[in-house]
Amino acid sequence: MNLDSHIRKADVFLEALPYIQNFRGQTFLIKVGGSAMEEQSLVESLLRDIVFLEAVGINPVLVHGGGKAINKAMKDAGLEAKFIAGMRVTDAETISIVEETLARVINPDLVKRIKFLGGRALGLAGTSVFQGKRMLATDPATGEEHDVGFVGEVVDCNTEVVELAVAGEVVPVVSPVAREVGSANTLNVNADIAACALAKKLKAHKLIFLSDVLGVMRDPKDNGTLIPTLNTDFVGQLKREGIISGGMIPKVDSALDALRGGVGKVHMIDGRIPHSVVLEIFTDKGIGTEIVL
Ligand SMILES: Nc1ncnc2c1ncn2[C@@H]1O[C@H](COP(=O)(O)OP(=O)(O)O)[C@@H](O)[C@H]1O
Ligand SMILES: CC(=O)N[C@@H](CCC(=O)OP(=O)(O)O)C(=O)O
Repeated sequence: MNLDSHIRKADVFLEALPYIQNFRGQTFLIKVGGSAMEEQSLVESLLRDIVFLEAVGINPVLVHGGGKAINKAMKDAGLEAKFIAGMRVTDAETISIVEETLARVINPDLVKRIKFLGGRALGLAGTSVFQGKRMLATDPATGEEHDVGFVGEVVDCNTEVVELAVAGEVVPVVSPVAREVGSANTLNVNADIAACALAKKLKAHKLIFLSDVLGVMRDPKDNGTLIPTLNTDFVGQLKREGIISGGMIPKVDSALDALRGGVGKVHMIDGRIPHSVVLEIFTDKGIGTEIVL
């Protein structure tokens, strides 16, 4: 046995102590995008981080996306996926594919895997948590508004079951759909918007978006320079210039909305880096892009 290497391991482990002491009892809303769920070993590393957080007394709440899996299911059904400003154009056929993919494939799979890792988890359909109303998608360059069908924004969240789960040391795993206020319709909600609404309602200490990029980039196509900190004015400028586009638009908008709504901190990190959540939470420097007001 090499005693030195064991002691080094213990040192590394104990570096987390002040963070654990600081964050115990606080809620961390983690949004995992479909683009960070492509590689199974990375999903496992993320879920292991989440089980670890729960085990040390931090309260992780997971909101998942599934855009890529929905694209595939649409393709299998002979439908073409179309997005405007990061929002899926969602007709009646599409919303049933969205619901089916989230409720039957992605959500139960995440719950099962958390349990397999020794954690406890509760899968929740967003329709039992989010109340929504229809929204239009706004083109960031022209300001033009587009009808995108059964797509909603969140007007309120029913957090009773989520809070009961958290109190019982169970990780809530929530899908991004809402019940339309005043009807029985299901609305498709961009998962960043759903995560933001829930983080605000739960007064989360931190909201973390995991995606398939290092953070917000100056030249995303080139995997160019990472922007470590981004504020409201800079977000506006980068959106107008088209540097922030597509799926990054609802992410930055939700990040700012969450901060205005009282969420303590918002970070965008790279789900392709194993254990990125633990690295972000238990190190001083953190990784990815921090959004500030
Ligand atoms: N400035 C930018 N920096 C980083 N990514 C960007 C930027 N502008 C657009 N994107 C795109 O946003 C994508 C992330 O959004 P999205 O595909 O919806 O992911 P998720 O499934 O995680 O929500 C990136 O893969 C990238 O293609
Ligand atoms: C309205 C809208 O766009 N809804 C999203 C919901 C899933 C999602 O947001 O998934 P990601 O986090 O993987 O992008 C969609 O249909 O793709």
